[in-house]
Amino acid sequence: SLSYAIAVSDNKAFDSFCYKPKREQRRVVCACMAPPRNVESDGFSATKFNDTSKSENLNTLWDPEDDQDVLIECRNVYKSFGEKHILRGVSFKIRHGEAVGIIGPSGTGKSTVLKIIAGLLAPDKGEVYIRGRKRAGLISDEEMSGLQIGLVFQSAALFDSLTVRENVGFLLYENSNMSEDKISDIVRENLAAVGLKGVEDRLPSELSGGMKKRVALARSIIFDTTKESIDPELPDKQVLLYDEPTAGLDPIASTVVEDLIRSVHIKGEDALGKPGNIESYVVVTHQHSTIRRAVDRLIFLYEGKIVWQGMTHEFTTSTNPIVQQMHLCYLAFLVFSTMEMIIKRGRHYVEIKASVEVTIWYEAHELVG
Ligand SMILES: Nc1ncnc2c1ncn2[C@@H]1O[C@H](COP(=O)(O)OP(=O)(O)OP(=O)(O)O)[C@@H](O)[C@H]1O
Repeated sequence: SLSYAIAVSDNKAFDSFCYKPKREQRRVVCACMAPPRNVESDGFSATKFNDTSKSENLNTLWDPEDDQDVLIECRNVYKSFGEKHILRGVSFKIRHGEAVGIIGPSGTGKSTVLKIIAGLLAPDKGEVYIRGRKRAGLISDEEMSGLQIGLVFQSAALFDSLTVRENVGFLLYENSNMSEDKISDIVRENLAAVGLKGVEDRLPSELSGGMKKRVALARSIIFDTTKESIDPELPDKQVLLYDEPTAGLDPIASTVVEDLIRSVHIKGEDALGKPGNIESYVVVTHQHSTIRRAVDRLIFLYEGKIVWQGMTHEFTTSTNPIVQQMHLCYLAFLVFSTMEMIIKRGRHYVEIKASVEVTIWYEAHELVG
């Protein structure tokens, strides 16, 4: 059987996924076979920026022999666009249950990594393994099962002419044999899971920016329960990739989305109190709050290479100069955006943000001495 995942695209790539009637449309499929049990591994080969990053290399954090729980692996991936060499040997693994952030300066290839993982772009060199099986070509070339990969891009990328119900249930309306009533029920449940009620008949233009992001999230966690896994012992798993999910939101709306990302994870609990279905997720972000709230482990991309990776709390204490610089930038950005909000919203906002700011200033002080 097949597993399908809608890759919800950003505006740049949106045209290629424009809604077309069923059958005419090119299906975006993420489908991967259950893996062989004994996947060969070369361990975690993070590119070291300099000697100081050695102690922070994840080689020390887990046993490279134990790869049973690896869902996605990029091995020595290269990608260029014309003369621009964007990714230059990127290797990492995403394991069962992980919440991983990819950070780094603009244009360093973070979104490109997500698109390669999702199978929307093929690497020029290097391999992508999905549950231990090497992916050949793009997502739509494969007809296998095992992992649903959903992609939630920066803009919510909802279909403007479709209602919230049609947007959220899109995958099921197009690809499943479920009745309309059943799909409606699932849509209502998924919207409730992200804290939205009674918006099914609205058009995207009738929603706020934060609500649109929630609808996009509800769409990405929809699951076709009528499809069976090829291997009952290895049931299909869901991984979500978020590209800047909090971009454009104010700090409070960002917090809501960050908590939702956590809540649909298997370690979380959704708005209905049920554990989420998302096995692991990867978040590309520029926002410090998203790093702090929604991510456990960080991968730092710089000039097309991984220069540092470690647990989120280690980010603040890293001795790697590039990481320190980046950390300071995040803090400065946060302080300025907070000041901007204070000016816009007045004293009430100051009270809400006071404790957050104290932490920021404390961290900045620690960092620069
Ligand atoms: N399809 C494409 N064709 C040509 N160039 C591309 C394409 N996709 C990305 N690029 C270029 O590759 C570089 C990396 O893009 P990418 O979006 O991956 O960076 P990023 O790290 O996510 O940046 P940001 O943080 O600003 O979103 C950019 O210079 C971008 O212009």
